Amino acid sequence: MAEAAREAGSLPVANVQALADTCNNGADEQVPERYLAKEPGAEEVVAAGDSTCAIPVIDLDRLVDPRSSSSECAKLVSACHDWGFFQLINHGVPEQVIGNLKSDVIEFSKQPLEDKEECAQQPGGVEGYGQAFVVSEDQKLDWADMLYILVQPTESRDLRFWPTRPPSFRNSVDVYSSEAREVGYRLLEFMAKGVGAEPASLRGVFQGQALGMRVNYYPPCRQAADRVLGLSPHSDADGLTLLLQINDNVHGLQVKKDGKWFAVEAMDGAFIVNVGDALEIMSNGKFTSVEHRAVIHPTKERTSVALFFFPSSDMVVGPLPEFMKGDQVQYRSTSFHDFVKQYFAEKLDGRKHLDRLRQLWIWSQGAEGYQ
Ligand SMILES: O=C(O)CCC(=O)C(=O)O
Ligand SMILES: [Fe+2]
Repeated sequence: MAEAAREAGSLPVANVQALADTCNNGADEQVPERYLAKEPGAEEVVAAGDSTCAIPVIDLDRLVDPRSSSSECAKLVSACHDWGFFQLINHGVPEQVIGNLKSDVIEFSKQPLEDKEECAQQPGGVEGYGQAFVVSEDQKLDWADMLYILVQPTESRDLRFWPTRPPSFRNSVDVYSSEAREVGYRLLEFMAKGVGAEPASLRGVFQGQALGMRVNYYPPCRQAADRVLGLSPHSDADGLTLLLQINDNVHGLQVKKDGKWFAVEAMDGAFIVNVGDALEIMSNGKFTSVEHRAVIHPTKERTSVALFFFPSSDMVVGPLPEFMKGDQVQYRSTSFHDFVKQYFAEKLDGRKHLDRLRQLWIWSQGAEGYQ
């Protein structure tokens, strides 16, 4: 992934935090048209709080405990299939490790723009501070700034893009990413086990591969919170994503299910975990990569930290034999490098790309006389 991600540069656009300061404080400042991406009320949103509509909660302690493991594994598998999302509690990453990351990330965003720009993205690259995935001049823009860095393994790090202020930032990210990586690996084992596959089959695909971290900073938008989007609808291209919401009680993530957006109320201290495109393919559709987006609060800022687990960029991503066990293949295999290129070309519409891979598989079978 490292190379593919590094090739997919983003066009430079204004810093949103600075723009938001102007728009939120100046009575006459209008939010530029390019950020008005959403028709209020055009799509149904199911509010958080109704527990029947909430994404499932999975307990890592229960996955590990032999007395509850199989029932929790079954719950995990249905969460990954039906929602593609769940919240993970009792994940074992020490509170202090999370607390240090949170305070350093908040400190970073409070610095003057010139200081943050010391880690600015370079033309043609995606790592660093800026905006991700701006691929055309007429594309609607997200109401967010991002800092994207490769965090694991240590050799993948490009320290030019790692903040030096606050001084503890680098250490906090180092410790957090190695702890959270272990949680991701364990989940991959239980996901495999839950569908009757060898636990190591999935872990082995991701172990030692690149882990990317993105800090998403969403400033408030007083004038047009219902018309801007913090992060446009997308699916994640990776295998698994572990998301940490930094501000308690400022929610913004919405997940698509049955044509509706479900607002997610992040539980304190929990990870929000989702299946990415590569894992949907590897699992032959047993797990689903689901569209999601982030909305904006009128008066409160919000920050989230996403950790992306990538397979090797030269891996040919296709349904894993361990996940097939007599099923029909559902997706055409593709190198992960090509997959990511296509993902950027589709402006992150991973679902479109996944559906095409399914279609390509069906056509290729048809050409060989398969019905
Ligand atoms: O901020 C959020 O809640 C969503 C972030 C996200 O989807 C991403 O970084 O890919
Ligand atoms: Fe995402």
